[in-house]
Amino acid sequence: MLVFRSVKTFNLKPFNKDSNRIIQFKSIRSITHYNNRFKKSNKSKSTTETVKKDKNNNIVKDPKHNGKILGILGILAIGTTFLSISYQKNQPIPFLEGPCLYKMPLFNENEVTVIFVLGGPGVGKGTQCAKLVDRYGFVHLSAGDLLRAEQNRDGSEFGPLIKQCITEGLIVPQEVTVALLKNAIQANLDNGKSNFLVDGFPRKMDQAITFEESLVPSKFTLFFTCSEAVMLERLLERGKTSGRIDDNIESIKKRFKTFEETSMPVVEYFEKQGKVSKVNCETTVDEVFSAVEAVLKSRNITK
Ligand SMILES: Nc1ncnc2c1ncn2[C@@H]1O[C@H](COP(=O)(O)OP(=O)(O)O)[C@@H](O)[C@H]1O
Ligand SMILES: O=c1ccn([C@@H]2O[C@H](COP(=O)(O)OP(=O)(O)O)[C@@H](O)[C@H]2O)c(=O)[nH]1
Repeated sequence: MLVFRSVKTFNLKPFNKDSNRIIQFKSIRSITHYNNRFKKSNKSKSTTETVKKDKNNNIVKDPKHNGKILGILGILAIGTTFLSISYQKNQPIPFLEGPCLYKMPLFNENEVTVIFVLGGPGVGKGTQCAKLVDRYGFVHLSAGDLLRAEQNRDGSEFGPLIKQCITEGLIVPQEVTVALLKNAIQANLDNGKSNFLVDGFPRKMDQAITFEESLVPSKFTLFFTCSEAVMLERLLERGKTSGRIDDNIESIKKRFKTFEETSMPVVEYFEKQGKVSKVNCETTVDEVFSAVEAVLKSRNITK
């Protein structure tokens, strides 16, 4: 079960209604903690409090006592702040079937081969991955397919979020996608399969860094290129039968924008590390595949 921890702050008046101070709490827990402590200290105080009166018999507050209250409030405020900070530094997000973010890569890069397959929407990533599976026995992990399956899974709490992101051409929060990929990689490793084409991922810098730091570094990125005009034509054609909610002109335009603005920086990031091989996809499927095979050889993935 995934829990998104909200990092909201709550600006509330404390339990002491006389106070005009606003205290910023980092969590509901720290509010409750604060209020309970305050109730207790108020209760014990009332049994020992002596009412002071001035010459005209008006009740006056004991300045010493006010000082004490302020002192207690100060200590409580500092205490709850430390508590809430340490609470938020706890282990990150338990996810789907277990923890997803690790300090060290979970998988050994000498035992697990991951090739990222990137390129604009409709460029032909899925088509080429299917051929690589047939020819070389890779495991094809399409991030989009994993997200669509999670969206349609009965009881998924992320279904509506995923659907909205896909329709709007936006990137689903990395925690969801990285966890789905982690689970899929683990399941395949358990079945003795360790060569993966991770298709349509990473599409955003945070995903690239989290995946490589917490799961396994990629060997390289197979980057497919094509003009937008050709991709549009292919997507509209695919949309006639794909049943996908995003193969329509409105969503396609948004996907192109996200690709340029959010995903291209990922390609540039890997390119600086010498980890990108480009293949033009405007030729036939078989011609593209020949170029892909040549890349795999040159990268020593196949012989
Ligand atoms: N080289 C190609 N020439 C013509 N059509 C292609 C080519 N590659 C893929 N297609 C078609 O274009 C559409 C999009 O391809 P797909 O592999 O689903 O793209 P992606 O996974 O990048 O979104 C599909 O209908 C596919 O059959
Ligand atoms: O890592 C990913 C991969 C995909 N998506 C979403 O899934 C959609 C479809 O992606 P897919 O790779 O299936 O299709 P493509 O756009 O490449 O044709 C994208 O537009 C995103 O909304 C995402 O959020 N994160």
